[in-house]
Amino acid sequence: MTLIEPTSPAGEAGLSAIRKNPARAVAAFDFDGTLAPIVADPEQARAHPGVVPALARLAPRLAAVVVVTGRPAATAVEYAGFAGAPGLEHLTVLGHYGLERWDAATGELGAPAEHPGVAALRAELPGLLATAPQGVWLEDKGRALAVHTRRAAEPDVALAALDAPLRAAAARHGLAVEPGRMVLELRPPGMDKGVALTAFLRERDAGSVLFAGDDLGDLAAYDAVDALRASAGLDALLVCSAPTTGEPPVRALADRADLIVPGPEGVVALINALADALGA
Ligand SMILES: O=P(O)(O)OC[C@H]1O[C@H](O[C@H]2O[C@H](CO)[C@@H](O)[C@H](O)[C@H]2O)[C@H](O)[C@@H](O)[C@@H]1O
Repeated sequence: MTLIEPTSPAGEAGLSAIRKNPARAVAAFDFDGTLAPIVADPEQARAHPGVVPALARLAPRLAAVVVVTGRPAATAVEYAGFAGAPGLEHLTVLGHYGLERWDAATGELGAPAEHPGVAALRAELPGLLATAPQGVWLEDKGRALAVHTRRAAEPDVALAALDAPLRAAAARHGLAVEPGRMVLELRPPGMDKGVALTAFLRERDAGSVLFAGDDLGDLAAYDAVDALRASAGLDALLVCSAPTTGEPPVRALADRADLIVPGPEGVVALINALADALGA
């Protein structure tokens, strides 16, 4: 059996609260890099095969399980195989950093109207990327546009070169820039994983939370959890899913985590260990 061993007193308190009162605990997970291994082509990303069975064991023991992702909610649902999965009848997926919401209980997808800046930028981007290095790829996510450099010969160099022009273009159209692993995403402002997770925890009257993430976009959720620890006495276990691609972990996340696990495989082991501890 895998042991769960937080490296901080706050993390130990978080784990203890989840174990003592699972009916008031929420488990929240990022998708790419946390539930799904990082791959070169975002369209080929799929959840680790152990994710659905592990979450199906854990979910019935907790107040809620939620996936908080930069992906469109429907994409995360499809790539994870969540729809209709036994045991996950009450799963929620908050997509586009919380702009979208999918509930397994109803199968419905809720989302606001598209930000007009996205359509304007969509028209402009091909020109802007015409001189970008080979391998730079535009992911059209509908409500947001993500420029990926992972498949360029020098991904970091390409990302650095694109940073200023993409930030200027985003500003022209009232969009925010979300940096991530070899990606710069241009998306509507005003929502992030911290805002989304805080609202969800309030909705479920959570007494404790486990949040697992791997990338810069997850820092907002870390910030929100830390703020709730300080202001509302929320007990929490912050987990960092460390990359298994050879890339360094996001230091700002790893330095603040109560527990670091080796990628999606480690996250699956953690979920199963928690399920074991809760008698699932
Ligand atoms: O919030 P997340 O669930 O972590 O989504 C963030 C972004 O993830 C995806 O990009 C990342 O994963 C790709 C597939 O493994 C990888 O090729 C890329 O380098 C990573 O940045 C996704 O494509 C983006 O739309 C998400 O915003």
